[in-house]
Amino acid sequence: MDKKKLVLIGNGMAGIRTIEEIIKLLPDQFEITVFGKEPYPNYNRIQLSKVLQGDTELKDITLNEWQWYEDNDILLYPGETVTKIDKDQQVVYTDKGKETPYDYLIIATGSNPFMLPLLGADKEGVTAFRDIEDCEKMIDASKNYKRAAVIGGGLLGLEAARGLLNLGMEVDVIHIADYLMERQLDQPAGELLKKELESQGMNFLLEKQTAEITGKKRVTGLKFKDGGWIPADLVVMAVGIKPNVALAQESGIEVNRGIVVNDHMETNVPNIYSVGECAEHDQMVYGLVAPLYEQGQALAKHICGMNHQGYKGSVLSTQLKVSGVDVFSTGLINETAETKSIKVFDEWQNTYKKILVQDDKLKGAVLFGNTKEGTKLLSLIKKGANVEDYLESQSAADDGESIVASMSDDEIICGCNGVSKGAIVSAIKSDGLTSVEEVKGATNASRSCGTCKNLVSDLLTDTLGDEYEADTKETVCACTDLSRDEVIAEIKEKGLTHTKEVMNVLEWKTEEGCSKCKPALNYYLGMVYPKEHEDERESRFVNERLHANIQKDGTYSVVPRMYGGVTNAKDLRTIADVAEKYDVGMIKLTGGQRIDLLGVKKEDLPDVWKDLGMPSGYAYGKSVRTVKTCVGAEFCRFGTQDSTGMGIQLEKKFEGLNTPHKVKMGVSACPRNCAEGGIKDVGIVGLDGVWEVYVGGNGGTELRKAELLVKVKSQQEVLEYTAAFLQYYRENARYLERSSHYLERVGIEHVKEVVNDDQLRKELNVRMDEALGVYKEPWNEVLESETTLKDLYQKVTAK
Ligand SMILES: Cc1cc2nc3c(=O)[nH]c(=O)nc-3n(C[C@H](O)[C@H](O)[C@H](O)COP(=O)(O)OP(=O)(O)OC[C@H]3O[C@@H](n4cnc5c(N)ncnc54)[C@H](O)[C@@H]3O)c2cc1C
Ligand SMILES: NC(=O)c1ccc[n+]([C@@H]2O[C@H](COP(=O)([O-])OP(=O)(O)OC[C@H]3O[C@@H](n4cnc5c(N)ncnc54)[C@H](O)[C@@H]3O)[C@@H](O)[C@H]2O)c1
Ligand code: SF4
Ligand code: FES
Repeated sequence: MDKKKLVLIGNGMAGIRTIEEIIKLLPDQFEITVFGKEPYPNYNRIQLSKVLQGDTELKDITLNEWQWYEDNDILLYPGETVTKIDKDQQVVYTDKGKETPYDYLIIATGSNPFMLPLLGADKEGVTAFRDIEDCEKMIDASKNYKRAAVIGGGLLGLEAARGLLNLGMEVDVIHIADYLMERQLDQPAGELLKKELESQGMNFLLEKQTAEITGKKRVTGLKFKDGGWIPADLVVMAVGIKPNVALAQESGIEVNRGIVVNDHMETNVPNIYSVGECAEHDQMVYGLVAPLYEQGQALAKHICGMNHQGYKGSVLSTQLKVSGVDVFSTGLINETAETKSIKVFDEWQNTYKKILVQDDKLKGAVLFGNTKEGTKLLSLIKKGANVEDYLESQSAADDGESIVASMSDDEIICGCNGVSKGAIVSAIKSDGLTSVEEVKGATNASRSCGTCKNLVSDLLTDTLGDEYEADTKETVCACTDLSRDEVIAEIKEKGLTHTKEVMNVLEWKTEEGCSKCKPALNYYLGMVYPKEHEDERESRFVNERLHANIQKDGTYSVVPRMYGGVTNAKDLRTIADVAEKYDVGMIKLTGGQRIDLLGVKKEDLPDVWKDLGMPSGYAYGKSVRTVKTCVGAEFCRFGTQDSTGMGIQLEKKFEGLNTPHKVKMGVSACPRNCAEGGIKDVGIVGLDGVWEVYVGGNGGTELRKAELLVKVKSQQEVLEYTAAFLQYYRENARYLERSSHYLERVGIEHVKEVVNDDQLRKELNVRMDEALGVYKEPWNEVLESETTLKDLYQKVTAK
């Protein structure tokens, strides 16, 4: 029997998944030809975000290798575009002059990114984020340019912004709505997300509409409708997508927003089908793979002549792929007159959960901070479960039962690929699978966005028990399989002294490292070899590179050192003169009792420092910041000790000390604790004849009360114990681990044991003195270097 000719236009995720399903159902029944505009085999578009973020490489995102096409007798024409469909003759034509007849034609041309028709949108440096070329363009730009602007605060824009930060760029995200991801989240979740991403270094301009892209040949910035302007060397447009329907429309196929199809993915023209982002089913056009794969499955069954009810539409769920951010939504996201909601906002843990219920049925959910329940909720909503089913599954989880254990066999573990718990468990048992990779190969679970990997891992544990050893080691970042401790041990053993050397010798997976490992390695090297290691400015975060804090509008803030929060008339006069001379936007007193000059232009920074003539207050660094003091015994009637003098001594001693994360201190002269030592990394409280030293407090998003380390008698001992604690923290915490998190992990008793041991305390003090011995005042250092002034601040000499 002659094989039927099956032609696929579009070598992308939806089209090729359909072919895979067809081959599974009826191998060798079709003569398959695939045309793909892009010159690659089918690749995982979803993982482009991970490539940009440095978590994976382009070579690792191929879904179907060239060999797969050969093995399945598929004729692939990569880099070839179909330009015309003759629906009467059943022939397609390409831009390379090829004519190919078909019995069945599948159009899976996907989408085009929506490019805002702005003046200047054709300039060099303006790009979308859709394919490998766009990804490469951004990576190249990051090597030569510093400032990126991403237009669009949706899933794509935020994933792009995270990637550009990882590539060392400063990133502004310009968003039209009043909160992020407004199409996928409700306002509280959108606002929590903004806070979290800001803490990762992203800068947001909300409710902003871009009017023009400025520059001559290459982009120099963005002008807004409200008259504002920001500088940018790279502009990424991520404002949504448009189904790619031109070919179908020109060939006389019915098109609305997408190519109109019925439940069997048939267009209005016989033998022509459409799947993927270009197809419109029941007035819906989808932009996520899970529904597209469901469409592919339905179409495959139809083409193979299997009995099937067809495609009936999908319940969507989304998850942002940015490390350190857990956010999930599915179904309805905003309340209506008919819905009731279950809401939990845990300010302590910074988690938020909202579940929407209508007529007792679960209709939607938004999760922030902890998304473990996401898959379960999606599954229940898809099933049309009622709220009691959900509450029951919750109490099972509260009883310690793992989420996967409480799921029924038909519940979906991998939303992207529609793989159920039952299918995975049966594959684990029948094929003897023992790793997430093997489950992926056998079932497709975790093959797309990868967010279900943890659930697959939990299922392996649940099914295999002790036979399955999950890889729980926390690596420095995705560039290496080594943990922090292993890297430090290697640095010591092999005498490594430069980040590049560490990456080379320890076989880093990326040539340049990423924004996670570069500053971490620079810190570890400085901690291990304080004298020998030369600080690598290029490995530091932008604020530390520039010795000032970047603000929302691209200006900087300057905080001069003011030991113990004490100043004098002369310094205040100087500060006032500088503020006037450089037109400082705002003068603000900080929570740490310092004066903050906000709104300084980058190019003015060196002149501002020179005119101030004061040391840097280090308000931007992963280092000892401020020591807040109360007025103490000299003036306060409750005061028992000289808290101000103690604070000044502490600040002078530890000034500029590099630490895993910022370190704040407070010294009070009685238990009323006006300097708030209870929420500082180091808090000192003076009592009659005694000083109490508290450690590990935090007053930020994760409020934590400091714990008592020791009671001592003299100021000298306060300095000695504080030094021992800080040095131990420096040597043992992970980079970017606050002292509060560190203590949470190791426990106060362990740290007490160490610093109360006379010998160990002495040794820690010796190493601390070594580290303090290399301190150089950074503002002066910059002023003395013509090259730094020129490279970083575009200044030839300070006035
Ligand atoms: C950076 C990024 C991250 C994403 N992350 C996620 C995620 O986490 N989860 C999720 O569910 N979705 C995600 N998506 C969306 C997901 O990638 C898409 O929904 C999916 O790729 C669409 O598949 P498709 O086959 O319809 O289109 P595509 O994958 O775009 O494939 C269409 C192909 O057809 C080709 N083509 C077009 N016209 C012609 C023609 N005339 N002749 C020949 N070839 C043609 C195109 O060049 C393209 O290669 C992400 C998208 C991007 C860009
Ligand atoms: N993790 C994921 O699931 C993931 C990741 C990336 C992309 N995607 C998919 O890729 C597609 C494209 O993503 P997207 O984020 O571009 O689409 P989107 O529609 O989800 O978001 C676009 C955002 O841009 C904003 N916007 C629109 N016009 C604007 C303007 N003029 N200025 C500033 N902001 C503007 C919108 O308010 C919206 O929030 C979507 O289908 C998305 O689902 C998914
Ligand atoms: S902490 Fe005590 S001593 Fe210090 S200012 Fe407050 S009340 Fe006075
Ligand atoms: S949920 Fe995306 S790969 Fe499984």
